[in-house]
Amino acid sequence: MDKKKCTAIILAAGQGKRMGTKVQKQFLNLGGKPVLWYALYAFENSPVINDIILVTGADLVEYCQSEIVEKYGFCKVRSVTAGGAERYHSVWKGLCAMGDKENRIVFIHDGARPFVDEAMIGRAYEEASASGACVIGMPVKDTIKIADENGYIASTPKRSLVWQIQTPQVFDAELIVSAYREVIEREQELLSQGVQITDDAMVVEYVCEHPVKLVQGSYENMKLTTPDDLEVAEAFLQKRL
Ligand SMILES: Nc1ccn([C@@H]2O[C@H](COP(=O)(O)OP(=O)(O)OP(=O)(O)O)[C@@H](O)[C@H]2O)c(=O)n1
Ligand SMILES: C[C@](O)(CO)[C@H](O)COP(=O)(O)O
Repeated sequence: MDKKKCTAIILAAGQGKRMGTKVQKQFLNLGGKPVLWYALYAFENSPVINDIILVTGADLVEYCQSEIVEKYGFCKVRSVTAGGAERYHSVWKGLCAMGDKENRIVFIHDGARPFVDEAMIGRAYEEASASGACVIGMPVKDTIKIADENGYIASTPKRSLVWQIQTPQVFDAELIVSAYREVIEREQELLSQGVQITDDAMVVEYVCEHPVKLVQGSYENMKLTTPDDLEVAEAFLQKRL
């Protein structure tokens, strides 16, 4: 069977409120390059990826075009697009910028997750080509408790079945566009039910029965979220050099 075309949507439109820095975390310096550079580099150099859509803040589109895409020569970036208020709005903007969905696979990846690598991208491609939907993640190492509303333990899930979820999250393009379209149309109803949409697999889980396979990532495939993550990322980077 012919290889499907692969588009990577790299998300860099967040405000980084939990990081609390003046410069958004995806543009902070990590080993002499912006954090965002690392994810772009991995997808640019992956043989399975055909093109990249970079989603950033409306006021940062020109900056990203000149200071990231052109400066570092990321030739696969075909569009720098303005994102939205929440992560899922930014994903939707990226999907709308993608165009032709037929025979295509979409990789959705956090620009604040620098240590994605070629092997991971390859594993996700194989799985998404076969089954249409997968997310990268790792089995948890700690015991996990589900709390009740009052802060007491309500239950303890079987640890071997609990995974921490990372990105990329990878889907057949027609499947993810139609799932996102429905969620965006039903947004007010979902919000009024208290639903928080924090990843892409959830969007598929909400609107259709399509199974989403878990594919092994790595414990180093961390997202920069709070200030202490910067030190951890520096340490991981040193290991790679
Ligand atoms: N409206 C948004 C929100 C998030 N993201 C991106 O989605 C990824 C994961 O989101 P998260 O860690 O939550 O980033 P922020 O929203 O920036 O962080 P915070 O919630 O602390 O403000 C990041 O690469 C971020 O830039 C985005 O493109 N658009
Ligand atoms: C998509 C994600 O990176 C998977 O771990 C994560 O859910 C992003 O959500 P956050 O709540 O904004 O950190």
